[in-house]
Amino acid sequence: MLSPQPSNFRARLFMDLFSALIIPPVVLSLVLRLCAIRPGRLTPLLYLIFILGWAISKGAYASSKQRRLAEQLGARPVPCVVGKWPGNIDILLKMMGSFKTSYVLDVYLQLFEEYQCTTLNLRILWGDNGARWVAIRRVDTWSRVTSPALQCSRLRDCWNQASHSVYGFNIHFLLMPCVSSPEARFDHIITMDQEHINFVLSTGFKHFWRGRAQKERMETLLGEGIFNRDDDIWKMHRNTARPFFARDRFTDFEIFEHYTSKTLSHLDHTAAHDQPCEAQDLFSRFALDAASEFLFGENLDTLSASLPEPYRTPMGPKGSATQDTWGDFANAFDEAQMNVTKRARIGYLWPLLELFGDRNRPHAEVISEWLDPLVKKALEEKRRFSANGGGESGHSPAADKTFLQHLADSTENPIIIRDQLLSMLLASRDTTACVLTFITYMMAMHPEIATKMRNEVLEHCGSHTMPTFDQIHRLKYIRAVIDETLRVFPPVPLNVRESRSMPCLFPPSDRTFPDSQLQDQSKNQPLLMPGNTIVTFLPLLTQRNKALWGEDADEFRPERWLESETKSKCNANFGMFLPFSHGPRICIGKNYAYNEMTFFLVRLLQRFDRFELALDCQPEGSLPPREWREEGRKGRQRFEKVWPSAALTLFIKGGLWVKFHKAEIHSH
Ligand code: HEM
Repeated sequence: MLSPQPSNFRARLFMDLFSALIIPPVVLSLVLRLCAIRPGRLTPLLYLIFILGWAISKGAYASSKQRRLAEQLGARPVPCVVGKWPGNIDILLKMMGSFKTSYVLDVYLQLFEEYQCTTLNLRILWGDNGARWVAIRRVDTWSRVTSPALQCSRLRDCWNQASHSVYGFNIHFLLMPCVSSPEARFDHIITMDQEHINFVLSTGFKHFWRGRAQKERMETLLGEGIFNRDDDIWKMHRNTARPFFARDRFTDFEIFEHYTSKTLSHLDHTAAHDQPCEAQDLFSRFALDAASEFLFGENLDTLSASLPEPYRTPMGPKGSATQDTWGDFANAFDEAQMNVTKRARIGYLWPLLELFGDRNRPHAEVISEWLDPLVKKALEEKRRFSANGGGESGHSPAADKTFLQHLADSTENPIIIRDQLLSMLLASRDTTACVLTFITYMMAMHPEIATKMRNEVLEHCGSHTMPTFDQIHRLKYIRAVIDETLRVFPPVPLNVRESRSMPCLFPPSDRTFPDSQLQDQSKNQPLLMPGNTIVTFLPLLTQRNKALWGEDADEFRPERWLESETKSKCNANFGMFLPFSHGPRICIGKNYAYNEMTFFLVRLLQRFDRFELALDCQPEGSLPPREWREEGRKGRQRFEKVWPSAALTLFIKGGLWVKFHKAEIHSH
């Protein structure tokens, strides 16, 4: 049984800085002494230049090593961003500035367009080569169960040899900076290339894991949950969860009906008073309450707590910030996600900003206060039942058990259970709410689409009755709207993996930029993906790529999903449409989500027929900046009325205030 590893990011940072800022001066001072040179007043300058030169030459050495390796393998290195300042610091600063004001993921798109390629190496700040040694120590326990590849690697052997304690002090700490090799974590690859994304997620799955850097960022929030683990723990979570998402569990829509009806009664109320409602917040509550009942048999009952009020409720970290205990939970959940995103943007130096405290710790504590009672109850039930001679948890037969009870049967560790609960809530709340929010936004922007959807609902399901499984599966246009929303606004717009210790080869690029300067021969070459390297992939950009989707890729056009060409293209190129990911880690909740979203839309459209954006209610600072409309701007930013933004999932900044108008219902 694993106990959670405390996030040791400060020690890792210390070693990185030690390696970058202390070793070079020590070497220089030895050289100066040996040569009996006294630079006098120039000493500080000399040391500064030496530190910089050390970093640059390590980078140059790693580059040339990579080029040689690529040549040997008949590949080419991933093209590199070339900034004006050493370590591409200017690029980092520009990106950090742009993240605040630019359209979602536009920062990356601009780089791809500038370099005319779909996979790029950012190579910022010479990487964090010291990190892996500390990280190996920290993941030592993880790796016993999580990373067979790491276990048998050269790094691991070095580690074992070096792990002897001298006078109670681990010699490893002394060795780390001296032996770290410059190629480790030197690069950061970004890609919107459908071939490369498909390789990372599916065909080359074994070469990647979620990785150390991501675990470090997410440890306090997601801990031992499925999104933060690899190999054996991940498999254990997946095997426990999978049976709950089998197709035959969704034929009965009682749970969806219960929470849909609660949600719609809020909308009835606001419609009766001609008031707008904050749809993103409401849909998050709906998704959370339904998932908590489905998975844990417990209703978190967030739909009963107070809702955001127009013009009054301030902006929270993502959407609205309501001021009650549910609000505290939602804010903690959102704040922690925003902080994880910030850490990812800053890169391996993020602990510098959190030297005196892990900013996610207080949020994790608020979240635990909500989840711990559930965990405690499940474990107590299990113990009570075993004490009565009943075997595992107190609910038989096995088919009737909730996911939480199954989890409690598989482990006694409350932290693993709590972390997995949180992962499931995150997986089900923010994604489903995101799709329903953007569909509402699109129905408001394109009333003709809403009318078409409603007509289909009335034709197949009538205007009152609860739809059956068969009926909702006949709604082709609604499905097309959902898929188009998942394409244009994927709830997971970007994602991260790390290559394991051995380098591997990306297949040739997807030819999005056929006019690039490369020789024809190079275009067909694979690309070298270095070992221990972060790769950020960007499904939102792939799914809006004109080379794959045609000139109207930025437009919201559900009809494309009714054309047979689209489906056959997607079936032939899995990488071009990946809202639920692909390969061994494909979303477990895909069917649940399609059923839930379709069910909800049917019930919504039976009662409401017009959706009107209430932009005047959007909190200050949440509307798109004026420069998005400037001449020469590309993509959707020119016509977006709200501000799509990305943390771990996509959301609308400040939420989405909408007036829902009731349809006149004629009884038949
Ligand atoms: C529209 C709704 C949804 C979308 C777009 C979506 C998307 C995704 C994506 C992209 C991943 C891969 C994440 C990664 O590998 O880093 C994922 C994984 C996962 N999703 Fe979903 N999801 C949705 C709904 C749900 C729901 C409702 C549940 C459960 C109630 C769920 C449970 C999971 C789980 C447990 C994983 C982890 C799988 C693994 O790592 O093996 N998802 N989802």
